Amino acid sequence: MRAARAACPTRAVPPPSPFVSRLRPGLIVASYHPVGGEADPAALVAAARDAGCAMALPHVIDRETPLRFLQWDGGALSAGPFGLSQPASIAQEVPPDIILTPLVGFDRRGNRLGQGAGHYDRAFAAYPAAWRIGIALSVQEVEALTPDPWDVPLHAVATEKEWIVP
Ligand SMILES: Nc1nc2c(c(=O)[nH]1)N(C=O)[C@@H](CNc1ccc(C(=O)N[C@@H](CCC(=O)O)C(=O)O)cc1)CN2
Ligand SMILES: Nc1ncnc2c1ncn2[C@@H]1O[C@H](COP(=O)(O)OP(=O)(O)OP(=O)(O)O)[C@@H](O)[C@H]1O
Repeated sequence: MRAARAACPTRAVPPPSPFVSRLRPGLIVASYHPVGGEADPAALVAAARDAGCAMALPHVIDRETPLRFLQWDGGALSAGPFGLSQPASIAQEVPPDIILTPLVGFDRRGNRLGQGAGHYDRAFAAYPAAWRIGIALSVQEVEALTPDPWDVPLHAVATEKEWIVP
């Protein structure tokens, strides 16, 4: 799935109208800085900023430690583990209302295959009221993923082609 993603010439995902219509000033939207051919959420970030939302990015230390969402004003990022770029660890931790979620694979039922460290499943459990939006390239769709007991499904998936609601 990582190879299929990296081979795809498209990267940008346009902001879907159901996403834009949900944005309100002061909402906290967690995004991510794409790596390794991941779908690029930049246009959704721009829409959220235009709507007056505050942005956050994930910060990780290692596979075991839960990720934290740290405030991000759009400024420079620091090098993190796994080749990630993330806010400095001293940035303020904020509770997200919307989580734009990277993924390796997804299905139409909202199941998500991630990097295998459980960072997002643990974050979804910590913020159960947040709106969980997968950001993907259409080549990342698979017929069906078999969820594990701890897997928390996505509310929707945005790709370069469509908005998928289970
Ligand atoms: N852009 C982005 N940021 C993100 C994630 C993500 O998937 N994408 N995460 C999602 O949870 C968290 C970081 N979690 C990660 C957990 C494990 C590995 C990892 O084990 N990578 C492997 C293989 C990398 C590769 O082959 O490309 C490694 O480094 O060995 C990477 C990220 C938070 N930030
Ligand atoms: N809510 C949770 N509390 C504690 N451990 C969890 C929780 N959710 C997942 N895990 C652990 O995380 C591990 C990896 O989960 P999984 O393979 O589903 O990760 P993933 O969703 O693919 O990865 P990621 O979210 O990092 O991109 C599992 O072994 C599981 O025990």
